[in-house]
Amino acid sequence: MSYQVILPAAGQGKRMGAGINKLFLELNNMPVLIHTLLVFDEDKDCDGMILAVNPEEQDQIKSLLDQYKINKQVIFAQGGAERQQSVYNGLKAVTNSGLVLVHDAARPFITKEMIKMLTEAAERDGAAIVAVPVKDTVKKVAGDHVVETIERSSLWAVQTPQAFRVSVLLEAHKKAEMEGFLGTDDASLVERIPHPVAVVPGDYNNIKLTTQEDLVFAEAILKTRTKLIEAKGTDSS
Ligand SMILES: Nc1ccn([C@@H]2O[C@H](COP(=O)(O)OP(=O)(O)OP(=O)(O)O)[C@@H](O)[C@H]2O)c(=O)n1
Ligand SMILES: C[C@](O)(CO)[C@H](O)COP(=O)(O)O
Repeated sequence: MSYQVILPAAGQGKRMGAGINKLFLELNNMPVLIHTLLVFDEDKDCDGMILAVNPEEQDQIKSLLDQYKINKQVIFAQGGAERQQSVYNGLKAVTNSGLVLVHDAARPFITKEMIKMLTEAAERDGAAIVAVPVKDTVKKVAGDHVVETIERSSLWAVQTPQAFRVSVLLEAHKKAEMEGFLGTDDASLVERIPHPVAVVPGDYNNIKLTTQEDLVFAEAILKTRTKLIEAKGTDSS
């Protein structure tokens, strides 16, 4: 099913500590932002992208879109002080009435297969997210002592993209704004409507570039993918 995608891209990258918006950092000689946009640019179901940006970075981003020949329509929205506000500003620029995806511009390893599974679930249920089961033992800590160990079997680490019927996400953001609720993802706003949210399997490689060590993982993921593509190319069977 076709969709528009909102990409919050207006962060500061404070935890990355690179002194610039981390989306301009390069992986394999190409900015992180372009790695992410290319996946949507090449997805036939994507009707267009809405980029929430820092106004002072908009011209630099426009030049990158030209340089890397991004073909699909890109609409710019103004970034907000928090990610949630950036998404809400993007949502106000949506022109479709069907499905909208929200995807962190800082997650460059999303795949078309994952998007497909997600949009099918969102079409069916109105809201869907990708997530992976938590692998670590998780404990609640107060100060420097353990309060309790949380039962792990029902814990999932949530990623983006997240997909919603446009009307559902609009209702969720309006309610959150009215009630002063700030969540760390969009599904948490939808849960508060309340509205059910389906979960589809994500990928442990779908990392968000947050801190310096993530760049090392990112280079390794890229290398592995390149090797896999090369191996497929030389496979004569
Ligand atoms: N006010 C904000 C904050 C974040 N984002 C975007 O939301 C995504 C996830 O945010 P995060 O990883 O927290 O990015 P930063 O805010 O850049 O990082 P930090 O919190 O370390 O400053 C990123 O694509 C980021 O550009 C945004 O559009 N507007
Ligand atoms: C939306 C998100 O990607 C879910 O994991 C994440 O919450 C975004 O940013 P955060 O500031 O690192 O929580």
